[in-house]
Amino acid sequence: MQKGNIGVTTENIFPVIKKFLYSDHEIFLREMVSNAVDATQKLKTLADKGEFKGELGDLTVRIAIDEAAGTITISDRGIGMTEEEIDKYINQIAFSGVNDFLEKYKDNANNIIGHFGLGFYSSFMVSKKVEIVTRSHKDGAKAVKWSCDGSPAYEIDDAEKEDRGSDIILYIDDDCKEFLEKSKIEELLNKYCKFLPVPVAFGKKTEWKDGKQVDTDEDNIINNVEPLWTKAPSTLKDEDYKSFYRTLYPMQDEPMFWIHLNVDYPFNLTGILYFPRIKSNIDLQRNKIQLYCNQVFVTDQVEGIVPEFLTLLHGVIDSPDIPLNVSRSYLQSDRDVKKISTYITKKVSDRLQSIFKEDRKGYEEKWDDLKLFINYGMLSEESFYDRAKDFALMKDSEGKYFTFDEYRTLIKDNQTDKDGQLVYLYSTDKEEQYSYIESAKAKGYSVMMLDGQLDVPVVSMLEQKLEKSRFTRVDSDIIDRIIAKEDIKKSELNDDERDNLSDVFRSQMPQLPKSEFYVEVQSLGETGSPVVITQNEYMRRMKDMSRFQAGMNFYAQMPDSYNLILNSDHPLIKKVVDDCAANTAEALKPIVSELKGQEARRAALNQSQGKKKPEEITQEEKDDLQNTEKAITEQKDKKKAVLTDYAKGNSIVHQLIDLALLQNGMLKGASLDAFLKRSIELIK
Ligand SMILES: Nc1ncnc2c1ncn2[C@@H]1O[C@H](COP(=O)(O)OP(=O)(O)OP(=O)(O)O)[C@@H](O)[C@H]1O
Repeated sequence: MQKGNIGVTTENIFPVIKKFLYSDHEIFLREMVSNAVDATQKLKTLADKGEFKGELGDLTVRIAIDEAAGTITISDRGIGMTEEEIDKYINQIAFSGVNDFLEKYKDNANNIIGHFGLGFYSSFMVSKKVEIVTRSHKDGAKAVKWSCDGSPAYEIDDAEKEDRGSDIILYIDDDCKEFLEKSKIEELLNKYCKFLPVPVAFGKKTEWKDGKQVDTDEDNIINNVEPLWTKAPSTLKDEDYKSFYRTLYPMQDEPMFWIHLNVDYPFNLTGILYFPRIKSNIDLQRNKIQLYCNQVFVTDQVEGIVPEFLTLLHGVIDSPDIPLNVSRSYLQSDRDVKKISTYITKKVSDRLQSIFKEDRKGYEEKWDDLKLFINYGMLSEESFYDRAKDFALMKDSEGKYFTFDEYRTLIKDNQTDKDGQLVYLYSTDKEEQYSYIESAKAKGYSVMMLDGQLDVPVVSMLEQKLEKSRFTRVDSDIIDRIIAKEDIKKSELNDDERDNLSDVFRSQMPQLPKSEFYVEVQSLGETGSPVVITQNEYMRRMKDMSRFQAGMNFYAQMPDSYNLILNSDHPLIKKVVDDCAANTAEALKPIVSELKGQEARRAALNQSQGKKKPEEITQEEKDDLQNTEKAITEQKDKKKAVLTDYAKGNSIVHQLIDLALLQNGMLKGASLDAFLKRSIELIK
């Protein structure tokens, strides 16, 4: 018997490891099983090379729980270890690894990420004692038993073992008893070992006999040794991919399409990425890609390894070349990881491009489910935008699809304004903005539908990318001003008429919560609507953007700002102007004449005082100006009162305001009720 001390300086290292890796105790099983698989693969390689001449036999790796003894045993029939090898690989190398590990992380325990390749060591996270009973595959090798109780002391002794290979026996700690439960081990095997390349058996298959569940002779193999991504794409059918997808994500809808990744230079990577239908909420889709290293599950958190937008995809990536025992911030700057990320991005865009080219119709049908993914990609990865701009689509209000170039060609001649800017008209809601879309279409313009979750930032991005182009929502102004072709005709009304008309309508606008209305008079032609509500593009967009970007809270607080545009060419508006003049002229006459007088006085005072230096102006003169101002305000208020009084009784004014509000879905509550009653009165 040999006794020794493992070359560890820290007195008792295991409690430290346990504490550090508390949350990830479960990876011990992955590490033990993959060591057993490695040992088996090594033996197969030796046999292939003719260096091992014995019978390979059954190579199944077995996992057994002995509840009474409180142990889990992982057994393999792989290469096994001689006493020297134990000394070299377990005592020296493995344990010196722990030193490095502690050295690296002693100041920064938080840096330890779950999938640090702790290897054999991780067994001590859950065990009070670990034994290795092993016999090397080499001719005449003797079986040895190594054991260690968690202090840096180990024992090594002769042992009885018929068969080659290793049994790793873990004496599970009292505070880790959960790992002695069958269901827990099943869960872990299913998570980490589902696709290991060597059969892994956990107990026997069971069957129902005489009302009881009993073991059969057949091994309960928990893994698929040849998962789909390891096979040659040419041998696979669509159904194979779909059924593999179902085994990975039993609850998900069928994927739209997939990419089989397969590279061996300059790095090794295989995998299958699936495009799920992404309907509306991108956050629900994340963390579905599983990362494997030689068929061992590592993580489903792949940020840092693939560009963020690709985390919306599903599937598996398997690469031995992704350095997993480093922190995430390191991963992002690692050159190999960057290459992998670039490769995957390129593959994804190539695939989309080829589907687009080969089956435009099918691609268009999938567009609505694909759009969020592609938009996200274009917004977050410049290199993806450069490719995606050729197969990203724009949809018009008729449901027709165009590439960016096609759409530009479509609207170029008709939708360029007098300043040479190309105006892209869009709608975010076909129903709500129906009449605005109609008036744009009446001009022969095309309106795009931008109603997706990311369309607000996409519009800003496109405005930066596309030259001399502007995006404007159809209801942001009257169409002739959105795409101004020539200077707009001035209203025929004189200043007084215009002011009075504005006052009449303004006085009757209902107070809407968080909304602000500016009243404007415009000449929109006899056939145009009498009253139109528009919403300023800039303000609306700033508010929309504030939902996506921090630091724009200021805009989020602002009220919505609308314009109420009165069409001075419309017969009904003309009627209001004439009727107002007829009914208020008498009352307004003295007020207006007084107002004009005061205004003239103010102008004169301003002029004379303007010539003097401030210190030369007397108190008397100052008071005079102030009193004049006051008188003006007074007269204006009087005038407003007369107009308001008049407007109150004018059902055309009320009806026109309400119709405009109704058109925008803003007529609600008491105002809606009043409108309905008034309408019925009018019909009577
Ligand atoms: N079941 C086994 N059969 C034969 N050799 C084993 C077995 N388990 C461990 N070993 C030997 O012990 C060594 C150390 O194992 P450990 O798991 O700590 O590191 P590793 O497998 O080399 O690397 P990793 O950190 O990726 O797990 C292995 O390289 C191997 O030589």
